[in-house]
Amino acid sequence: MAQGFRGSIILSQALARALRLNDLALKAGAEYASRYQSTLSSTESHAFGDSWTRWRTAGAMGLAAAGFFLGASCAAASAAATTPEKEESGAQKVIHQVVFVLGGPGSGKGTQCERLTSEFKDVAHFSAGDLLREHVKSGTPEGNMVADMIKNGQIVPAEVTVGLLKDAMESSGKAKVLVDGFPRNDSNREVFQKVVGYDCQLVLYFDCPEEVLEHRLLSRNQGRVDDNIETIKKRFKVFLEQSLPVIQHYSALGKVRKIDTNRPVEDIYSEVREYIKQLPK
Ligand SMILES: Nc1ncnc2c1ncn2[C@@H]1O[C@H](COP(=O)(O)OP(=O)(O)O)[C@@H](O)[C@H]1O
Ligand SMILES: O=c1ccn([C@@H]2O[C@H](COP(=O)(O)OP(=O)(O)O)[C@@H](O)[C@H]2O)c(=O)[nH]1
Repeated sequence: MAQGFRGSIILSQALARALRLNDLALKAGAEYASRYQSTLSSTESHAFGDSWTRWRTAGAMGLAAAGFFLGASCAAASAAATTPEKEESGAQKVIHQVVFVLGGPGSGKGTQCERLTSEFKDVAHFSAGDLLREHVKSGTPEGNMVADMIKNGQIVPAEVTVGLLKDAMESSGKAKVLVDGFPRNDSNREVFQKVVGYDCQLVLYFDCPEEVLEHRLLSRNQGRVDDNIETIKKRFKVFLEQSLPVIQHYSALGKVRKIDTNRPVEDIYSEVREYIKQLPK
């Protein structure tokens, strides 16, 4: 279903391009015919006899030219379905296949994404949380605001996170991108779509009971300022109130694959990798 949706976007883009180019091709053909006709009229065209013959010949030449341009435009359109597009500004606009990896804190998003990137070389992994923690190191007022929000388990304004994700995706050089821990609310989702210009292809939803998550977070041992019981409770609340609606939104679009992550890492991975394998090449 998700593939069908993305496939239809790519096809419609290719079709639009083909129609634009076909229009050009037909115009080129007509122009060629008219030019050929005037050339024939303006020279002594003994070889072509009367004006009807001239028009027929010019028409045939015009059709041949249109056919040539049409063929070229179809080839260009099919290439457009698989290669980056040039933006009006001349910059390359690369359309990634984006997979949002969502689930409660500690559900195993980072663990599974790391495994995926070591197996699939055309897949990049960006953790929104990691990008934000890196941003904190900038020491800027915005970085300090992000630090406070993470400490309190709050969701950072979408514009900040989307800016970081967009830069990371554009410099990744990979066709497929796992976006881990984002979008966390409806605003995140809407701003991503607006700024990046397209939506995700698929959502992997890692489902795990709260008591299991709590235990994992308290023994994560990565020195994170938010892995303490007080902030963990706030993060659970934010997840239920703000992040679950995002999953419901994509579920209604048929894009969600729900995975039970209260299992050994290997068992989860064997399921998760199948979804990534199924993404179009
Ligand atoms: N299936 C699993 N079973 C037990 N522990 C796990 C499992 N997956 C991840 N963990 C551990 O739980 C903690 C949280 O996992 P992590 O991948 O960081 O979650 P998230 O990125 O969703 O917050 C880590 O210490 C990780 O090693
Ligand atoms: O898109 C995002 C991702 C993360 N965060 C913040 O970063 C924290 C840690 O998120 P991460 O995904 O790293 O960890 P998780 O909560 O899944 O363990 C969150 O509680 C938020 O405060 C955010 O605001 N927006």
